[in-house]
Formats: sequence, C-alpha cells, structure tokens
Amino acid sequence: MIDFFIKVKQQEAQDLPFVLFKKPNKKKLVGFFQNNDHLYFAENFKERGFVFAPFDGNQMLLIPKEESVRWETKISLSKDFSVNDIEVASEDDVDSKQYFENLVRKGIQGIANGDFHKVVASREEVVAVPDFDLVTVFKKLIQYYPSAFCYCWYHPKIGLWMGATPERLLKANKKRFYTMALAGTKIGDDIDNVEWKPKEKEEQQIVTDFILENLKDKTSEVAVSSPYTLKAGKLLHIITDIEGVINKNSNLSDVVKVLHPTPAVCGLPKEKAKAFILANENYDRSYYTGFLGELNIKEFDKHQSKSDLYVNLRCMNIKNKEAHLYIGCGITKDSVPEKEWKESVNKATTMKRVL
Ligand SMILES: C=C(O[C@@H]1C=C(C(=O)O)C=C[C@H]1O)C(=O)O
Repeated sequence: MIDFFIKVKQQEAQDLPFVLFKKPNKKKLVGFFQNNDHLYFAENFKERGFVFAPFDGNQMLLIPKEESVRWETKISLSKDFSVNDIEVASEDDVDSKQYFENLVRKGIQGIANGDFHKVVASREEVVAVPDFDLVTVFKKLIQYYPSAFCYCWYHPKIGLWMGATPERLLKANKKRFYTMALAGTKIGDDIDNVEWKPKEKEEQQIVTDFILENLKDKTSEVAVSSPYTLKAGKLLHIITDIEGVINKNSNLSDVVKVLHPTPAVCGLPKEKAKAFILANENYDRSYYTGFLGELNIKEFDKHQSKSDLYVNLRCMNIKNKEAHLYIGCGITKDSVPEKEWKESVNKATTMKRVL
C-alpha cells in the first residue's frame, strides 16, 4: 500500500475532494478520498459519509461513503513538538482591535437591553502563507494538538479548511448519545490549579442549561457530569459531559437541530443571538462554528453505525495564499471588551502556530 500522505498528494494533484481527520487522543489518522468532484449534500442525517455543515443555513456538504475510498494509518507523536515551546507574535492590528471591541460593546448593550442573555462575537484574521503546503501544515496540527479533533477538508468547488477543535457536538451510537457543554476560556496548562471566575462559570452554565432543557422531550436517561477543566493547546475551558438515550420517536436529525448552534458558539436565545451575529459581524462565518464529522459510519469489525460530529472551532480557510483564521468569544453581561479581545488573540494562536 502506498504511503497515506502520498495518497493525499495524489488526490490534491487530481483536484478531487477529500477529508483527513484524527479524533481526540487517538493515533488513527483517517482519510476519505472522493472518486469524483461532485458536490453532494446530506439532507436527513440518514446518509453515510463525512458531513461538513456551515454555521447558518442547512446545506450540509457530504463526502459520501459510497463515492469515496477510506484510508487509515497510525501516527506516532513526537516529543519534539511541545506546544509550550512555540511563541507566536501577537496581534497588534489597531483597527481590528477597535472593531472587535465595539462588537463586544454592542453585544453587552444587547444583553443590557434584554435582547438576549449571551452572544458569541467573532472575527476573521488574515495571515499571508506564500509557501503553504497542506501536508506539512496538517502534520504539525496533529502533532501539536493530540487532544483535539484535527481535520483537513478540501473540495475544489468550496475550498480548503483545517482546524483543531476541542468541542464535540454529538456522538451517537444507535440510540445512545453523548454531547458536551464547553465554554469559558483561560490561558494556561495546569488543569488541577485553575480558578474559574463567576463570569466564566455562568457562561458555561448557560450552555449546559440550554442543552438539558432543549433535549428534555427528545431524550431520556440523561446523565450529567460536574463541570471540570479541559485543556486545548495553551487554553483551558470548562466542560460538562452529557449523555443519554434518544427517544424512540426522535432521531439524530432532531438532536442535531437542538444542539446546533449551541450558546457556546451562537448565544441565547438562539434566534435573537443569531440575528445579532448576522447583522453585526463584518464577515460571513461560513463553515466556522458549523459542524463536521462522520455520519452513520460502520467500523470494519463492528456492525453498528456511529456518528461523531464536532464543532468547527480553532479553524482556518486557506485561499489565494492567505489563511483566514476565525475566532470568537462568549459575551455575557460581565464581559470586558479588552479582555475578550485578548482571549480572541490567544485563540488565534492555535492556528498561527502551525503556519
Ligand atoms: C467560539 C469559540 O469558542 C467557544 C467559546 C468559548 C468562550 O467564549 O470561552 C470557549 C469555547 C468555545 O465554546 C472559538 O474558539 O472561536
């Protein structure tokens, strides 16, 4: 069998769609290589393959299982790649800072006016990448972020996306499901000695409450963990695990519709926060804060099909020798614009480190 990355280079040379991905804390690297360049869509979550869905709208792209070949390889993690060793220049673009801080102020004002309770403000940052090489950058990504879902997705009619996200949207195995409420951000790497402020705790609790409340009539036997700290590169987040069973009269599609977009990436109430985002952010989120992952995939040795979807965070879109990085922050009544800006700068380093 030829080398996994030679297969990737061949697919790239033929300009055909593919996706490469590695799940959190796993060493298996998987590729779905599509046989043609059609654009396929998933419509009802009954399809099999790899989905790539945007933040807004319901056109979920699909690399169908039956139109692609699946490859896998084992990766070895090298000790040479320690995230903490790499320093990245911080953002000092005065205009972007001002624009973003104003957006945060508007968000805080919206909360004060009672329009919504939480909103996620985001921005785009562009970095020149004249010598970009997909395989080199992706290899760094999987080495630097072993605990993330790392992916590289390409379609000639859509473009190239890459990311290392800490957030799972939904894992489902027949009727059993797992999801997480993730929010609150701090720089650091000591998960045992972190003190979360009320602002961050509240921000994360909003996400947990939303998920539990909205899954109530679609699921049963729901178990919820206590909030704990998760490490994502140089950042720490608060996370609550939620699992249970999807009711007989509900399905995967119903559950995804509840979860996407969660208050962790959009806000609460969902529709009002979304309207604020669409009206006030000065760019199109496109696939950032959408979701992606395996849909109804059977593993070789098992008969059950599984879905495993992630939220598209800490990601970038490569176009015309530029990397477009996307970063957002949860805004609540206690947010401080300057601090949210700093948080967005810290989040941007996740992708900058691999460029
Ligand atoms: C929106 C992003 O992250 C989300 C927002 C977080 C926060 O506000 O603290 C934390 C994790 C994510 O749920 C992003 O990374 O772009």
